[in-house]
Amino acid sequence: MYNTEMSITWAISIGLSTLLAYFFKNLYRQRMLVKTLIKQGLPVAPNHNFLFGHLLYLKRFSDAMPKGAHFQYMFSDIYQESFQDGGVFYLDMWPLSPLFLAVVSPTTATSVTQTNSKIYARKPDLLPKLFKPLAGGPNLFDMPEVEWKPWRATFSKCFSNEHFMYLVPGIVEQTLVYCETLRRHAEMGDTFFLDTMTIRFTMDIIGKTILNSELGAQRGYNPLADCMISQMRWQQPNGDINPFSLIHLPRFFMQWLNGRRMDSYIGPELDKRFREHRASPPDSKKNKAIIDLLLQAYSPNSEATPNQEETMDPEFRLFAIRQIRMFVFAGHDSTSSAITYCFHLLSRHPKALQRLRAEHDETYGMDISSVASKLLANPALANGLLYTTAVIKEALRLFPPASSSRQGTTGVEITDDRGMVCPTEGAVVWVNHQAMHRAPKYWVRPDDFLPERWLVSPDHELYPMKGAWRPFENGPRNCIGQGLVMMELRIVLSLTVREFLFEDAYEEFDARGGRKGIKNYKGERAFQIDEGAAHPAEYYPCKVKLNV
Ligand code: HEM
Repeated sequence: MYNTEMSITWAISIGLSTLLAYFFKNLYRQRMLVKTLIKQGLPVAPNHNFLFGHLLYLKRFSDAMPKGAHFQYMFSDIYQESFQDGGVFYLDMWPLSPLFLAVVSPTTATSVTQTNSKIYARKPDLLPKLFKPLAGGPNLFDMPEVEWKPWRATFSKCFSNEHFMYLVPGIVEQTLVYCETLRRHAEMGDTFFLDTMTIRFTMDIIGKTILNSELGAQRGYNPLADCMISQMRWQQPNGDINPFSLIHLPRFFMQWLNGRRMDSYIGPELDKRFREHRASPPDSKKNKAIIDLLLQAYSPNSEATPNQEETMDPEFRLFAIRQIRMFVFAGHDSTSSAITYCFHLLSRHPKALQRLRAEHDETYGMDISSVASKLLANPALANGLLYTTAVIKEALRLFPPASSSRQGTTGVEITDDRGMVCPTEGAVVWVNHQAMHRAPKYWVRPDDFLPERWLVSPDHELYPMKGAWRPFENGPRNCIGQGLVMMELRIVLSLTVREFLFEDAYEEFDARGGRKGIKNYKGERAFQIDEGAAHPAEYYPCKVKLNV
């Protein structure tokens, strides 16, 4: 008995010592790497500490921010405080995350995502872990370059301008449901969470685009929509810089359960469509929903006769489910945030709202109830809305819902605005859209909402600098859905801004015990939080009135 206890104690001691030795070896290696970068005079964030890296330094920034604010703001503040000249800097948060190499300079960002072929398609090694709960496994967003390329080409067919015209009726139909709900809120005069409501709306739109089916998320429960929404709520906020998300049992369980439920929804839908495709191949011109493209790619030259029983290869079936889950996530999440911020900014800028409405009066006529039928008759009508497009671009500049990152590697170096050459090996190279879009070095009046900057001629001081606006990122791995987003937003604004007036209800929310402590980031109460995409804090409590 005594001997057994001794053996267990020894085994635990040896195990712990090995773990500690492993930890300290990696700590030493990581910190020495950063020390070398400092010695070479490279742009490393100040106050680096051998034990804590930059974690103590970061605390100063995070303490000055509202709880839960998106971690991109910390990087933005560090940039503003110390790195405006070069626009690139290293930050060491090990063991919370790998070394970060933050890029704020548009010129450097262009080299990372557009011109350097050794890195432009190389997603970070940590990305699959972050995406696993959402997609269930490897997907277009996080795939290595070789597998990604042919699939990108396949899925691009869903995102051609020609195909968008087939999507317009579905978008209009769902926007009318969204308007009905807004009207009900206007009648009741209640406070509701606009972002939460908008998430269900964009979920319905993406259901059409991806599955070519009605999810009905705006009207009630849908297993796919609700499990995906729950999955995002269960995501560890700021997970990119926090590995402890894995050590949270309820989260682990809920994400596993949601994943199973989503798979159980998509799987049978896929099987049904597969049988339909086998029985009579659909018109490939019109049927370009992601699910159809997957099935067309699966057996384009199959010799099976139409009525022959055939089942899908289980491996391909799983692959297809993962792609669909990823598209459902990527296709609704950022878009809902963009819509909410458009309404937020317009509520704060009555002159811009007035000009927007005037453009819609001119394009659609004064009868607002006829907009839907006009769009259905001529789906391209919204494309001519120049000021509307400028409003959307400006909202995406001020509140970019996403950002972009690549895996640094041996032999790949990037150059900052001062000409400093920075090695990327072992680092996550992170193009921080939020910091770039608000940088005084690249934008005139960066914090002001000025849609007109998108309409002025190149000699005007407001004319945007080339490459400094990248909410969808640029380069071969840019956002595949950006054309759809712009069209969706133009249609949504066309059907709403002349009928409704939004007003945020943060004051009421806070008075009822909502948020304690620091409430604003740089004076903005609707600051961004990390929840999948960057969403407005507390999901934007607001009231809506009819514009009578
Ligand atoms: C306002 C809305 C949106 C924003 C701001 C946004 C932004 C982004 C960004 C920044 C990336 C990363 C690009 C890179 O790393 O180079 C991305 C990738 C991606 N987005 Fe979007 N996105 C939006 C909406 C959509 C929609 C509606 C869809 C699909 C229907 C979509 C599908 C994707 C996919 C599949 C990728 C990965 C592309 C690849 O690696 O080839 N996104 N998006």
